[in-house]
Amino acid sequence: MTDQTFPDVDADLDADVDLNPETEVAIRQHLVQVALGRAPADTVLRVGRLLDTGTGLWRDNREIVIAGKRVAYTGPAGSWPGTATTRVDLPDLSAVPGLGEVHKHIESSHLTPEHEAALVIPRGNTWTCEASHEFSNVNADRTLDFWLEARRRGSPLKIFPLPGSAVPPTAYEHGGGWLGYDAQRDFLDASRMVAGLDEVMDWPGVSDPENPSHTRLWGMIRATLERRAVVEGHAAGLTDLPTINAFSAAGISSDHEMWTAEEAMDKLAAGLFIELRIHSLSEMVRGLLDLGLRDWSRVAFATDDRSASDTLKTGATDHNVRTAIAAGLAPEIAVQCATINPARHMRLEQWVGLIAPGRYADIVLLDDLDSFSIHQVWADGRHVATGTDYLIDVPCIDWPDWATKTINVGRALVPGDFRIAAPSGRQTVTAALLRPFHWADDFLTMDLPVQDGAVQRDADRNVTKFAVIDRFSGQGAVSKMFWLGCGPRTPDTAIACSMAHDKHNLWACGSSDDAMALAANTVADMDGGWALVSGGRVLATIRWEIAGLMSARPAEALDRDMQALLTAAEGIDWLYEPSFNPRWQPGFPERLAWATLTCSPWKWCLVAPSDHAPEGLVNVATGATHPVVW
Ligand code: HPA
Ligand SMILES: [Mn+2]
Repeated sequence: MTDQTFPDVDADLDADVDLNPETEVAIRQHLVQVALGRAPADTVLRVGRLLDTGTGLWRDNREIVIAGKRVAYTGPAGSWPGTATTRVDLPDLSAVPGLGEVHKHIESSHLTPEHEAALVIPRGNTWTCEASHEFSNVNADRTLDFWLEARRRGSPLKIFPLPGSAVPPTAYEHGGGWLGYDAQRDFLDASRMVAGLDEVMDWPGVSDPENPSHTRLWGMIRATLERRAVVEGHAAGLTDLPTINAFSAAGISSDHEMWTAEEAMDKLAAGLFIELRIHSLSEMVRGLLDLGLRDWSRVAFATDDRSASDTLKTGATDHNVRTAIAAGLAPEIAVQCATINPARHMRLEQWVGLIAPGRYADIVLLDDLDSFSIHQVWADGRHVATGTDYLIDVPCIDWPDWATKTINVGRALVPGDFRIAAPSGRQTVTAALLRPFHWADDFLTMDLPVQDGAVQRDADRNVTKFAVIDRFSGQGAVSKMFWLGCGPRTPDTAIACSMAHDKHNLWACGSSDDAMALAANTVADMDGGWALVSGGRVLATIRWEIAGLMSARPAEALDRDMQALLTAAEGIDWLYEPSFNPRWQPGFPERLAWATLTCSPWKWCLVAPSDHAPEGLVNVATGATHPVVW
């Protein structure tokens, strides 16, 4: 071989965190020389077999040649003509690509990105499309700074941010982030890690030109389509064919909210990419198989939301794959649904989704396929996990105030903030009531007693009080009303939390105004999280100091606090009534943090006070408002 000089590779091959063109070209020029055997590789990894996700076929006795963080070559063992620093032989293991999340809110792990990596990479998840409306609703301007920082410090989890379309979730929610055309254009131009636009959920806003969110939403869609990026969707309750077709015609490319296989088939036929979530995954897989789905390339699995505690218990993306295999999906197809299918959909297949040249050397090594048992994981070309042990250091990030000081109630709350006054001279009033996941066109009503001019709860009829506290403006505004079937029956007890999907104000629910004030103040004083109080005492807290949604600590430490809260909650008598959502269960109302959603198919909601809705009760589909008592 002649002594040739190679094209200058003058970029820092490790500076690929933004996939910027200079670095990307330099990396690929280098990979060309390695693949041809003209430049040395770092590692040659030999495996018993490798799943080619492009064909769905296993290739026996393969070698994977790694240079830097990328794959330079794959082929039969011994076929690469070059030399390498290190050789690793794993003849008993099966290699599949690093698993990807097409739609996940990492915020719902309640871990910051560097600790999320330590939790999910050992479970096979090496890349994640981050659906960022949660963090963006708290601090929109810092969306990319937050999601890319850990990678910039060497974390091997590739996070592809999708800034939130639901920022704000509806035109009737204020404070915190606000995103429109300019912001989305700037995000997409700032980093090639930005894959598109997070789930478009406000269908009334998209489809009704009179809706106050119409211009903002179409501005974000336009900025995304102009740059050939991906518009993700959320089409809960949109099941009739005209609406499904209109949803797809809008350029919204996916849905993860299907409830039946028939609905999924209709949405596939309308050109939507379908993303199956764990709580219905088994039935959906069986249903789609029964309906004869032959091409699964437009199907992926979406975690959407999974707490660190649940991930420690059941698994991460590997749990999704395992569940699909157990439901009868061929293991190879199940792996494709968590690798190349989402990668293609998100236009990322040049970097992830398959073990092939140019892509990141993210490799999951299985010791058993049917149970999807992971022996070890490689990411960015390094062996980073064995079993569930994460082998590399977690970057220590000293998150600045823009991430840690996001609870701005502006004052200490007092019991009077939660008092609901009756019109003068009344012994009873009619009250509007909601209950968790109340998707009906009308709110409920009930006559409630008045005492000392204040409308009273009625535990005997499962009626408690629920409040949303503005945590962004510093005005300390509080909206409150009566809810049915949730919260503590135990006297003088309350629960409060700074995760209130999707606007993430502060919510509190309790059997006394004193307890609600104590719980809400406790959450505000610790920069966010959960507080359970009773009899004037704080029984348990979980601190989420980052955006009031996450914590910068290991999953195991966070889980210990979660278990302590659940244990304390066992000592409380909780109200319960079945709701519109089959996932609403008796006991500690953890899912109350989801009951403040305002996306489709919600109608009447309680939001923080605004000029439009001073008491906070608003129909987010029509903009109608109503007093909470009359
Ligand atoms: N996850 C997170 N945010 C959401 C969801 C969800 O499932 N639905 C509406 N907003
Ligand atoms: Mn979602």
